[in-house]
Amino acid sequence: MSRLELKNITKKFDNKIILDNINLVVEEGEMVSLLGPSGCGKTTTLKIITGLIYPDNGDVLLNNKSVLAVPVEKRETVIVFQDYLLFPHMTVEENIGFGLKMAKVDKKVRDKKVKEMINLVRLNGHEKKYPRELSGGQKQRVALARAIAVEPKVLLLDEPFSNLDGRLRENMREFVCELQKQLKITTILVTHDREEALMTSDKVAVMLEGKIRQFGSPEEIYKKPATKDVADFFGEKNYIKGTIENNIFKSRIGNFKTTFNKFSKGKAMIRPEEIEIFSKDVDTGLLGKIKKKKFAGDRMYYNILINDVEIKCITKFNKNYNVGDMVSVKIDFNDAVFFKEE
Ligand SMILES: Nc1ncnc2c1ncn2[C@@H]1O[C@H](COP(=O)(O)OP(=O)(O)OP(=O)(O)O)[C@@H](O)[C@H]1O
Repeated sequence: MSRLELKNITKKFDNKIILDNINLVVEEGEMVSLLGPSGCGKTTTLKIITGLIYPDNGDVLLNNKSVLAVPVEKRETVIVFQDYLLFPHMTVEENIGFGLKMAKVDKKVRDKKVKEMINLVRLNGHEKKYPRELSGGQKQRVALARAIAVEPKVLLLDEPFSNLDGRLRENMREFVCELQKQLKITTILVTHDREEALMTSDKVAVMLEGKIRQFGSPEEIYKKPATKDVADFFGEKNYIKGTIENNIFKSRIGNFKTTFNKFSKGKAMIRPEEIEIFSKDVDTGLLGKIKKKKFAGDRMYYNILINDVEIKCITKFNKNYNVGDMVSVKIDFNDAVFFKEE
């Protein structure tokens, strides 16, 4: 177990800044997601942590000590890549024991550890199989077992679920989370999947264009995005233009009370699931007309016009209104995030 810290990490490739002053702390036993779109620098960050790439500036600290001078094989940080990189000519148990063999661990100790790992990742009965005889989920468990077998201080998972589909993806996600909590291993999970980051992690670092734009709990990141970029990255939202004076948000859809009073002009961001709709005889003080509706199984998506302003709203499937219906709308601006006009 270990505390990992990245301090002012900068990296350029071909004179282009890829990582721009990255600061990040992963406390002992924590699971942190590094979340961002393709090409924002996530894998490069992991490679710098393990020593596969050297940063141009900054430092990597393990338990408050710089490890930049420690070579890859001695750094005690391991990456599990998305394509698993198993050795095709080795069996499951040989793959899992590979790191221990390289570290010249005694055969008896090694065999015991491999057995322990096979049990841990539930691969009993598959010990003598070759990677080509395994399913995607099984291959991933071999890769995970191989990484954990060497008892690394830090586990780095690079898009570990991206090659898996649907149910298997969810099962593996849950499995990895439970394993991480059981072993209390300091872990960074790289992903571009927002829901995955929110569901699996103690904290989420949102990375955009080589910078960490926000670092916080999943709830903070989702509900209180620090910048518009972060808010935009997290899917559906409404921006409502307006001004704030004496804790009143004034907009084209009406005036609302808010605890916020820090800007005069800007936009309020409200998530569609935070907007409630009722039949028009319920008095919320705000009426709207259903412009569009989409059925999505367990949810309904509505676009509602309030004084010509289009508002997106997500409700439970049983709130069934028709296009053209007038509905009462409830928006709590105390839940809103306000962004100043740039
Ligand atoms: N060795 C390299 N030489 C030159 N450019 C590189 C090198 N490695 C990465 N890059 C560039 O750095 C940028 C960040 O790459 P990186 O692999 O870290 O992104 P990522 O966020 O992990 O993306 P993805 O989710 O697609 O894997 C990309 O524009 C990539 O082309």
